[in-house]
Amino acid sequence: MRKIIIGSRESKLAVVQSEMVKKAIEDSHEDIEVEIYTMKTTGDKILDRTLDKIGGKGLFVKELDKALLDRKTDISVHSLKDMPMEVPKELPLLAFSKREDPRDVLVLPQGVHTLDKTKPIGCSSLRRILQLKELYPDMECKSVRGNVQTRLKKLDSGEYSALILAAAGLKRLGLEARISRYFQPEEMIPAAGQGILAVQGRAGEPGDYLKEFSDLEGFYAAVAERAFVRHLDGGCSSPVAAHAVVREKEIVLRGLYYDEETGKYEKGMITGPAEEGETLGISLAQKLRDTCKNQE
Ligand SMILES: NCc1[nH]cc(CCC(=O)O)c1CC(=O)O
Repeated sequence: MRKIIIGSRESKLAVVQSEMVKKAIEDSHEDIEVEIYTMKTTGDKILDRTLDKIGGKGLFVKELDKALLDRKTDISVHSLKDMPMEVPKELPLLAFSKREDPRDVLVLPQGVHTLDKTKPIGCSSLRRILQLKELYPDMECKSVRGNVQTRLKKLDSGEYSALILAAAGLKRLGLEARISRYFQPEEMIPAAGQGILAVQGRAGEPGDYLKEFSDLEGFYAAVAERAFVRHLDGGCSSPVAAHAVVREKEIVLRGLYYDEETGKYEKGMITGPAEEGETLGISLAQKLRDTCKNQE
């Protein structure tokens, strides 16, 4: 029996996602046994500050990267949207999943059916805050950190009027019933990679056992969305958004670019062959940046 060890964050969502990968591998390979090894990351430990103040996405992957390098694990399973745009070349992304629902959603406190305008909406990412202002111009936003369960607890205790979360996480946790409004990707462009799982491994170990898990459309979308964000250097704190839809051999990529100097932002769209996601992502990034700069 060959054994593969998956490194995972220890939140319930992370474990559920790792179990999905474990199942896909074991269902397609009778001779492989998969074990999940969980750990707390710095991003999970520091909950009193917003992510952009403490160093961004990297904080969720550092400990998992170290376990891979130390050979304590063979692969790491991540939500692609939590992955930095540049991954170390010794630890490449080996596979991308089929995409779960990519939309952001509104969640109300348990038993509540209307939005209480006297309380803020819980939402920490600048990407969501910026786009929410258009949808609910008279609502305040207030930061909320912690894993999905922690955030829902804070919501239900009455601190917030609502939360904005990713549909994907709620659905994977069996909490779909808590969703009260879906935002279409055009009205709230999701984060690059939202809804896609990424499997990271060690260079030189191709992970042939991930073939059945891998999804080509997920891969095309990931490449285009991440090229857009990378080109804008949308590190962790800038509210860039990117969402690609792949149909047949075509890709439709939407993006949002925010200019930190002027506070202006621009949304746009580009279409082209699915294999050219990298080039399309870069073209859209350049176009939106030029439009923003030319308005000055
Ligand atoms: N930022 C945390 C995070 N990372 C991935 C997901 C959801 C699952 C996904 O996008 O695949 C979430 C929760 C959320 O934003 O609501």
